[in-house]
Amino acid sequence: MGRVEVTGLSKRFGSVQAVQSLSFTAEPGRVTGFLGPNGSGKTTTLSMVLGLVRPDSGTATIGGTPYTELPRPALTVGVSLSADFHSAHTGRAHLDIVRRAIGVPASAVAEKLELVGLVDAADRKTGSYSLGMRQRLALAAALMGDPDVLLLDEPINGLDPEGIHWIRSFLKHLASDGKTVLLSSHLLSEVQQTVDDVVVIRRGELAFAGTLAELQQGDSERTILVSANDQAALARALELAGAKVHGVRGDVMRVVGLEPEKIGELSLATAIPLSHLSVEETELEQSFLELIEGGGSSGPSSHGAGSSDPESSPAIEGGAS
Ligand SMILES: Nc1ncnc2c1ncn2[C@@H]1O[C@H](COP(=O)(O)OP(=O)(O)OP(=O)(O)O)[C@@H](O)[C@H]1O
Repeated sequence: MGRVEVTGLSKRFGSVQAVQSLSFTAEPGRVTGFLGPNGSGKTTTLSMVLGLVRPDSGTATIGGTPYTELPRPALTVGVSLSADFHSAHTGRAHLDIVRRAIGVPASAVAEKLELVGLVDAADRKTGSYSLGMRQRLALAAALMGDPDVLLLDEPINGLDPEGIHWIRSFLKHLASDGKTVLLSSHLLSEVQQTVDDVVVIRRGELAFAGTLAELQQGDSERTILVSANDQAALARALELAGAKVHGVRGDVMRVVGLEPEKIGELSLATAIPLSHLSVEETELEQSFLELIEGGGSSGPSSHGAGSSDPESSPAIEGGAS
Protein backbone atom coordinates (compact mmCIF):
# COMPACT_ATOMS: atom_id res chain seq x y z
CA MET A 1 0.00 0.00 0.00
CA GLY A 2 2.55 2.56 1.06
CA ARG A 3 5.32 1.32 -1.15
CA VAL A 4 7.77 3.97 -2.35
CA GLU A 5 8.91 3.19 -5.87
CA VAL A 6 11.59 5.10 -7.70
CA THR A 7 12.08 4.15 -11.35
CA GLY A 8 14.83 5.44 -13.58
CA LEU A 9 15.08 8.85 -11.90
CA SER A 10 17.65 11.26 -13.31
CA LYS A 11 18.42 14.88 -12.51
CA ARG A 12 21.16 17.15 -13.77
CA PHE A 13 21.97 20.56 -12.28
CA GLY A 14 24.10 22.35 -14.89
CA SER A 15 27.21 20.24 -15.26
CA VAL A 16 26.42 18.09 -12.21
CA GLN A 17 24.61 14.82 -12.79
CA ALA A 18 23.09 14.70 -9.31
CA VAL A 19 21.02 11.54 -9.86
CA GLN A 20 21.36 9.04 -12.72
CA SER A 21 18.93 6.27 -13.74
CA LEU A 22 18.12 5.52 -10.13
CA SER A 23 15.61 2.79 -9.27
CA PHE A 24 14.76 1.27 -5.92
CA THR A 25 11.82 0.55 -3.65
CA ALA A 26 11.08 1.01 0.03
CA GLU A 27 8.59 -1.50 1.34
CA PRO A 28 5.83 -1.29 3.95
CA GLY A 29 6.73 -2.81 7.31
CA ARG A 30 10.43 -2.17 6.80
CA VAL A 31 12.95 0.53 7.60
CA THR A 32 14.98 1.31 4.49
CA GLY A 33 18.25 3.16 4.82
CA PHE A 34 19.04 5.42 1.88
CA LEU A 35 22.79 5.77 2.12
CA GLY A 36 25.54 7.58 0.34
CA PRO A 37 28.28 10.10 1.08
CA ASN A 38 27.58 13.82 1.20
CA GLY A 39 26.72 15.10 -2.24
CA SER A 40 25.79 11.68 -3.62
CA GLY A 41 22.23 12.75 -4.47
CA LYS A 42 20.12 11.65 -1.50
CA THR A 43 18.39 14.95 -0.88
CA THR A 44 17.82 15.48 -4.59
CA THR A 45 16.20 12.03 -4.81
CA LEU A 46 13.95 12.62 -1.80
CA SER A 47 13.02 16.03 -3.23
CA MET A 48 12.01 14.37 -6.51
CA VAL A 49 9.93 11.79 -4.64
CA LEU A 50 8.15 14.72 -2.97
CA GLY A 51 7.65 16.66 -6.17
CA LEU A 52 9.89 19.51 -4.96
CA VAL A 53 12.41 18.95 -7.74
CA ARG A 54 11.27 17.95 -11.22
CA PRO A 55 13.19 14.97 -12.57
CA ASP A 56 14.73 15.09 -16.06
CA SER A 57 13.42 11.56 -16.50
CA GLY A 58 11.96 8.73 -14.49
CA THR A 59 9.15 8.51 -11.99
CA ALA A 60 8.60 8.23 -8.27
CA THR A 61 5.38 6.97 -6.73
CA ILE A 62 4.00 6.41 -3.28
CA GLY A 63 1.50 3.59 -3.12
CA GLY A 64 1.42 3.77 -6.92
CA THR A 65 0.64 7.51 -7.12
CA PRO A 66 3.06 10.41 -7.67
CA TYR A 67 3.25 12.62 -4.56
CA THR A 68 1.87 15.64 -6.38
CA GLU A 69 -1.25 13.69 -7.33
CA LEU A 70 -2.04 12.47 -3.82
CA PRO A 71 -5.34 14.06 -2.73
CA ARG A 72 -4.15 14.88 0.81
CA PRO A 73 -0.44 14.07 0.75
CA ALA A 74 0.24 14.66 4.46
CA LEU A 75 -2.22 11.89 5.29
CA THR A 76 -0.18 9.50 3.17
CA VAL A 77 3.41 10.66 3.59
CA GLY A 78 5.11 12.20 6.62
CA VAL A 79 8.20 14.18 5.75
CA SER A 80 11.13 15.54 7.70
CA LEU A 81 13.73 17.21 5.55
CA SER A 82 15.22 19.25 8.39
CA ALA A 83 14.76 19.78 12.11
CA ASP A 84 14.76 23.59 11.95
CA PHE A 85 11.83 25.48 13.41
CA HIS A 86 10.84 29.04 14.19
CA SER A 87 12.84 29.46 17.40
CA ALA A 88 10.20 31.69 19.07
CA HIS A 89 7.44 29.12 18.63
CA THR A 90 6.79 26.51 21.26
CA GLY A 91 6.78 22.90 20.21
CA ARG A 92 3.03 22.81 20.74
CA ALA A 93 2.50 25.93 18.60
CA HIS A 94 4.60 24.47 15.81
CA LEU A 95 2.57 21.27 15.80
CA ASP A 96 -0.65 23.22 15.90
CA ILE A 97 0.37 25.10 12.74
CA VAL A 98 1.17 21.80 11.04
CA ARG A 99 -2.09 20.18 12.06
CA ARG A 100 -4.16 23.16 10.88
CA ALA A 101 -2.32 23.15 7.56
CA ILE A 102 -3.15 19.51 6.95
CA GLY A 103 -6.63 19.67 8.44
CA VAL A 104 -6.58 17.15 11.26
CA PRO A 105 -8.38 17.53 14.63
CA ALA A 106 -6.79 19.60 17.43
CA SER A 107 -6.48 16.50 19.59
CA ALA A 108 -3.72 15.26 17.25
CA VAL A 109 -1.24 17.75 18.75
CA ALA A 110 -1.34 16.34 22.29
CA GLU A 111 -1.40 12.83 20.89
CA LYS A 112 1.78 13.31 18.84
CA LEU A 113 3.55 15.18 21.67
CA GLU A 114 2.88 12.16 23.84
CA LEU A 115 3.98 9.76 21.12
CA VAL A 116 7.42 11.36 20.77
CA GLY A 117 7.88 12.06 24.48
CA LEU A 118 7.77 15.85 24.28
CA VAL A 119 4.85 16.56 26.63
CA ASP A 120 7.03 18.18 29.31
CA ALA A 121 8.81 20.42 26.80
CA ALA A 122 5.73 21.24 24.71
CA ASP A 123 5.36 24.79 26.00
CA ARG A 124 9.02 25.74 25.73
CA LYS A 125 10.29 27.67 22.74
CA THR A 126 11.95 25.43 20.18
CA GLY A 127 14.98 27.74 20.28
CA SER A 128 15.85 26.13 23.62
CA TYR A 129 15.44 22.55 22.35
CA SER A 130 18.37 20.18 22.02
CA LEU A 131 18.94 18.57 18.63
CA GLY A 132 17.35 15.38 19.95
CA MET A 133 14.24 17.30 20.95
CA ARG A 134 14.09 19.01 17.57
CA GLN A 135 14.30 15.63 15.85
CA ARG A 136 11.42 14.40 18.02
CA LEU A 137 9.40 17.48 17.12
CA ALA A 138 10.15 16.96 13.43
CA LEU A 139 8.92 13.39 13.76
CA ALA A 140 5.78 14.48 15.59
CA ALA A 141 5.07 16.91 12.73
CA ALA A 142 5.73 14.22 10.12
CA LEU A 143 3.33 11.88 11.90
CA MET A 144 0.58 14.45 12.33
CA GLY A 145 -1.59 13.04 9.53
CA ASP A 146 -1.02 9.40 10.60
CA PRO A 147 0.71 8.65 7.29
CA ASP A 148 1.63 5.15 6.13
CA VAL A 149 4.94 6.38 4.74
CA LEU A 150 7.72 8.37 6.41
CA LEU A 151 10.53 10.05 4.49
CA LEU A 152 13.25 11.33 6.79
CA ASP A 153 16.42 13.11 5.71
CA GLU A 154 19.30 12.38 8.12
CA PRO A 155 17.10 11.95 11.21
CA ILE A 156 19.94 10.49 13.30
CA ASN A 157 22.76 12.84 12.32
CA GLY A 158 24.30 14.59 15.32
CA LEU A 159 22.18 12.92 18.00
CA ASP A 160 23.68 11.85 21.31
CA PRO A 161 23.63 8.13 22.23
CA GLU A 162 20.36 8.42 24.11
CA GLY A 163 18.73 10.22 21.19
CA ILE A 164 20.06 7.63 18.77
CA HIS A 165 18.71 4.82 20.91
CA TRP A 166 15.31 6.45 21.15
CA ILE A 167 14.93 7.16 17.45
CA ARG A 168 16.12 3.68 16.48
CA SER A 169 13.47 1.97 18.56
CA PHE A 170 10.83 4.50 17.55
CA LEU A 171 11.40 3.95 13.82
CA LYS A 172 11.52 0.18 14.20
CA HIS A 173 8.25 0.34 16.07
CA LEU A 174 6.64 2.37 13.28
CA ALA A 175 7.79 -0.19 10.72
CA SER A 176 6.50 -3.05 12.83
CA ASP A 177 3.13 -1.29 12.66
CA GLY A 178 3.28 -1.66 8.88
CA LYS A 179 4.59 1.78 7.95
CA THR A 180 7.16 2.35 5.24
CA VAL A 181 10.13 4.18 6.74
CA LEU A 182 12.75 5.59 4.37
CA LEU A 183 15.59 7.42 6.04
CA SER A 184 18.74 8.87 4.58
CA SER A 185 22.17 8.90 6.14
CA HIS A 186 25.74 9.32 5.02
CA LEU A 187 26.91 6.78 7.60
CA LEU A 188 26.03 3.12 7.54
CA SER A 189 27.20 2.70 11.15
CA GLU A 190 24.62 5.30 12.18
CA VAL A 191 21.69 3.33 10.82
CA GLN A 192 22.79 -0.28 10.68
CA GLN A 193 20.99 -1.18 13.90
CA THR A 194 17.79 0.36 12.61
CA VAL A 195 17.42 -0.60 8.98
CA ASP A 196 16.13 -3.79 7.41
CA ASP A 197 16.91 -2.80 3.82
CA VAL A 198 19.68 -0.70 2.37
CA VAL A 199 19.87 1.40 -0.79
CA VAL A 200 23.35 2.80 -1.41
CA ILE A 201 24.02 5.50 -3.96
CA ARG A 202 27.33 6.72 -5.23
CA ARG A 203 27.54 9.86 -7.34
CA GLY A 204 23.84 9.67 -8.08
CA GLU A 205 23.86 6.04 -9.21
CA LEU A 206 22.70 2.91 -7.49
CA ALA A 207 25.60 1.05 -5.92
CA PHE A 208 23.59 -1.50 -3.94
CA ALA A 209 20.00 -2.34 -3.08
CA GLY A 210 19.09 -5.23 -0.85
CA THR A 211 18.68 -6.30 2.73
CA LEU A 212 21.24 -5.43 5.35
CA ALA A 213 22.03 -9.15 5.55
CA GLU A 214 22.72 -9.24 1.80
CA LEU A 215 25.09 -6.31 2.14
CA GLN A 216 26.89 -8.23 4.85
CA GLN A 217 26.99 -11.41 2.82
CA GLY A 218 28.32 -9.54 -0.18
CA ASP A 219 31.56 -9.39 1.71
CA SER A 220 33.58 -12.38 2.78
CA GLU A 221 32.46 -14.28 5.85
CA ARG A 222 31.60 -11.93 8.65
CA THR A 223 32.97 -12.03 12.14
CA ILE A 224 30.61 -12.25 15.09
CA LEU A 225 31.68 -10.96 18.49
CA VAL A 226 30.42 -12.99 21.46
CA SER A 227 31.12 -13.34 25.11
CA ALA A 228 29.77 -15.48 27.91
CA ASN A 229 30.65 -16.00 31.55
CA ASP A 230 32.03 -19.37 30.57
CA GLN A 231 34.05 -18.46 27.51
CA ALA A 232 35.81 -21.82 27.27
CA ALA A 233 32.59 -23.82 27.32
CA LEU A 234 31.02 -21.56 24.71
CA ALA A 235 34.13 -21.78 22.54
CA ARG A 236 33.99 -25.58 22.66
CA ALA A 237 30.30 -25.58 21.71
CA LEU A 238 30.92 -23.15 18.85
CA GLU A 239 33.79 -25.21 17.51
CA LEU A 240 31.72 -28.37 17.71
CA ALA A 241 29.11 -26.58 15.62
CA GLY A 242 31.75 -25.88 12.99
CA ALA A 243 32.81 -22.30 13.79
CA LYS A 244 36.33 -20.96 14.02
CA VAL A 245 36.86 -19.17 17.33
CA HIS A 246 39.59 -16.65 18.08
CA GLY A 247 40.61 -14.91 21.29
CA VAL A 248 38.98 -17.32 23.72
CA ARG A 249 40.78 -15.82 26.72
CA GLY A 250 39.88 -12.23 25.96
CA ASP A 251 36.69 -10.47 26.97
CA VAL A 252 35.14 -10.99 23.57
CA MET A 253 35.62 -13.95 21.25
CA ARG A 254 35.68 -13.49 17.49
CA VAL A 255 33.67 -16.18 15.72
CA VAL A 256 33.69 -16.95 12.02
CA GLY A 257 31.47 -19.47 10.27
CA LEU A 258 28.24 -19.24 12.27
CA GLU A 259 25.52 -16.62 11.92
CA PRO A 260 24.34 -14.73 15.05
CA GLU A 261 20.97 -16.55 15.01
CA LYS A 262 22.76 -19.91 15.13
CA ILE A 263 24.99 -18.73 17.96
CA GLY A 264 21.87 -17.67 19.89
CA GLU A 265 20.28 -21.06 19.32
CA LEU A 266 23.46 -22.79 20.43
CA SER A 267 23.57 -20.72 23.61
CA LEU A 268 20.01 -21.77 24.37
CA ALA A 269 20.61 -25.43 23.58
CA THR A 270 23.77 -25.64 25.70
CA ALA A 271 22.42 -23.41 28.50
CA ILE A 272 25.49 -21.16 28.28
CA PRO A 273 24.13 -17.61 28.60
CA LEU A 274 25.64 -14.98 26.32
CA SER A 275 26.62 -11.61 27.72
CA HIS A 276 27.36 -10.10 24.30
CA LEU A 277 26.53 -10.84 20.67
CA SER A 278 27.20 -8.48 17.76
CA VAL A 279 28.48 -8.37 14.21
CA GLU A 280 31.97 -6.92 13.90
CA GLU A 281 31.19 -3.51 12.55
CA THR A 282 34.35 -2.80 10.69
CA GLU A 283 33.63 -5.46 8.09
CA LEU A 284 30.21 -4.15 7.25
CA GLU A 285 31.52 -0.60 7.22
CA GLN A 286 34.28 -1.81 4.93
CA SER A 287 31.80 -3.23 2.39
CA PHE A 288 29.93 0.05 2.52
CA LEU A 289 33.06 2.11 1.98
CA GLU A 290 34.06 -0.07 -0.95
CA LEU A 291 30.64 0.48 -2.47
CA ILE A 292 30.66 4.24 -2.14
CA GLU A 293 34.26 4.65 -3.13
CA GLY A 294 33.67 2.84 -6.37
CA GLY A 295 33.91 -0.58 -7.89
CA GLY A 296 30.88 -1.97 -6.03
CA SER A 297 28.18 -3.69 -7.98
CA SER A 298 24.43 -3.20 -7.78
CA GLY A 299 23.74 -5.79 -5.16
CA PRO A 300 21.61 -8.87 -5.27
CA SER A 301 18.15 -7.67 -4.91
CA SER A 302 14.55 -7.59 -5.62
CA HIS A 303 14.50 -4.22 -3.89
CA GLY A 304 16.51 -2.67 -6.65
CA ALA A 305 13.75 -3.64 -9.02
CA GLY A 306 14.80 -2.72 -12.48
CA SER A 307 17.76 -0.89 -11.09
CA SER A 308 20.47 -3.32 -11.85
CA ASP A 309 20.36 -2.33 -15.44
CA PRO A 310 23.73 -2.77 -17.06
CA GLU A 311 24.19 0.97 -17.42
CA SER A 312 23.90 1.61 -13.73
CA SER A 313 27.23 0.17 -12.83
CA PRO A 314 30.54 1.89 -12.65
CA ALA A 315 30.22 4.59 -15.32
CA ILE A 316 30.30 7.79 -13.34
CA GLU A 317 29.03 10.88 -15.00
CA GLY A 318 29.22 14.49 -14.19
CA GLY A 319 31.17 16.23 -11.51
CA ALA A 320 29.19 15.37 -8.42
CA SER A 321 31.55 15.91 -5.57
N1 LIG B 1 19.68 23.11 -6.62
C1 LIG B 1 20.87 22.67 -6.98
N2 LIG B 1 21.61 23.34 -7.88
C2 LIG B 1 22.82 22.89 -8.26
N3 LIG B 1 23.40 21.76 -7.80
C3 LIG B 1 22.72 21.06 -6.88
C4 LIG B 1 21.44 21.47 -6.43
N4 LIG B 1 21.00 20.55 -5.51
C5 LIG B 1 21.98 19.62 -5.42
N5 LIG B 1 23.01 19.92 -6.25
C6 LIG B 1 24.21 19.10 -6.44
O1 LIG B 1 23.81 17.79 -6.72
C7 LIG B 1 24.67 16.86 -6.05
C8 LIG B 1 23.86 15.98 -5.13
O2 LIG B 1 23.42 16.77 -4.02
P1 LIG B 1 22.45 16.24 -2.87
O3 LIG B 1 22.21 17.39 -1.93
O4 LIG B 1 21.29 15.59 -3.47
O5 LIG B 1 23.35 15.15 -2.17
P2 LIG B 1 23.18 14.49 -0.74
O6 LIG B 1 23.59 13.07 -0.92
O7 LIG B 1 21.84 14.76 -0.19
O8 LIG B 1 24.27 15.24 0.09
P3 LIG B 1 24.16 15.96 1.51
O9 LIG B 1 23.99 14.86 2.49
O10 LIG B 1 25.48 16.68 1.61
O11 LIG B 1 22.99 16.89 1.39
C9 LIG B 1 25.73 17.67 -5.35
O12 LIG B 1 26.85 17.77 -6.18
C10 LIG B 1 25.07 19.02 -5.20
O13 LIG B 1 26.04 20.06 -5.14
